[in-house]
Amino acid sequence: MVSRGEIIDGKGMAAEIRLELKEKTETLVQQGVRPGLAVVLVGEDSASQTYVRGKIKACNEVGVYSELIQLPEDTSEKALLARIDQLNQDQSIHGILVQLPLPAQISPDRVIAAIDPEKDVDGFHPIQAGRLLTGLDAYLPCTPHGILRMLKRSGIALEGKHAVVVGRSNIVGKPVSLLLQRENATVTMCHSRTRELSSYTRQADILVAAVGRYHMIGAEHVKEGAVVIDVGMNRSPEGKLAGDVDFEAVRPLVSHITPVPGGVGPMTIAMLLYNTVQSAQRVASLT
Ligand SMILES: Nc1nc(=O)c2c([nH]1)NC[C@@H]1CN(c3ccc(C(=O)N[C@@H](CCC(=O)O)C(=O)O)cc3)C=[N+]21
Repeated sequence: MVSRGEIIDGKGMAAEIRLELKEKTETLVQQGVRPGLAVVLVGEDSASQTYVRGKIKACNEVGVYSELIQLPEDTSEKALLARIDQLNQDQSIHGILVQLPLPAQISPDRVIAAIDPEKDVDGFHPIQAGRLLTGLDAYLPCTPHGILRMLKRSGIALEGKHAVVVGRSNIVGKPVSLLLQRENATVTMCHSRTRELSSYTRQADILVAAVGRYHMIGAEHVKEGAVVIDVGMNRSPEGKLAGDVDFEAVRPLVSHITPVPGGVGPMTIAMLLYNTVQSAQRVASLT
């Protein structure tokens, strides 16, 4: 394979997907169902506020109804669970997203479990995670789903390839490894306690970095001609948004690489809308 450092344009692909979803949404509206997403934000975290704004903006663009529910930092778990129950009952809402992380007095596990699994457009509920694990139809977690879409749209074949995933979170590492296996890749999982990390990552045809540490992956971690997917959302010492991969050092060695910003992030939001439209489609087909 020729190494050419091609940048995978997540931002552009996400815009294309939003256009497709806009058409689907218009059809659903004609059938009497406007897809609706509730985004719940507890507290004042400034990064969370930025991400949530991006989600609402994308809803507006696609024609999806959105409701932003902002609750104070000192909201009790009980109050949040009661609000989720209202949203579970609300016919105008097809997707519920509770922005993570939550303040310390609230258990994210209990909150996720309280969301109606049919409205869990994040794909975080144990029912959805179990469906994915066992190969049933499920809402796919947005970041892993976005990664698979980017690989497909870039024409990257996965069958028989060695994919190495660095990071084992429920949100990214674990589900992306399942999706890659489903596409017949051979998957190796690495994490913070892995010894000799580069001895694994250097074997990767597809390297997924989902650690959350600035410049964790450098030139010494990649094989020539590899495909590198950067899931990191960190701040550089200069305060700029940056991934887990040292982009400038790695790009010349690899065949494809995703940038931060403009890579995985916009695709995550596009897949959130995709799941919300799917949820509305399910409701429309029942009526
Ligand atoms: N329940 C829940 N679901 C989530 O999906 C979820 C969450 N909680 N908590 C936080 C993380 C983070 N996340 C991002 C999504 C898009 C961008 C994104 O679009 N980033 C732009 C840049 C945005 C900027 O300029 O700051 C980019 O990469 O180009 C970033 C981060 C979703 N998350």
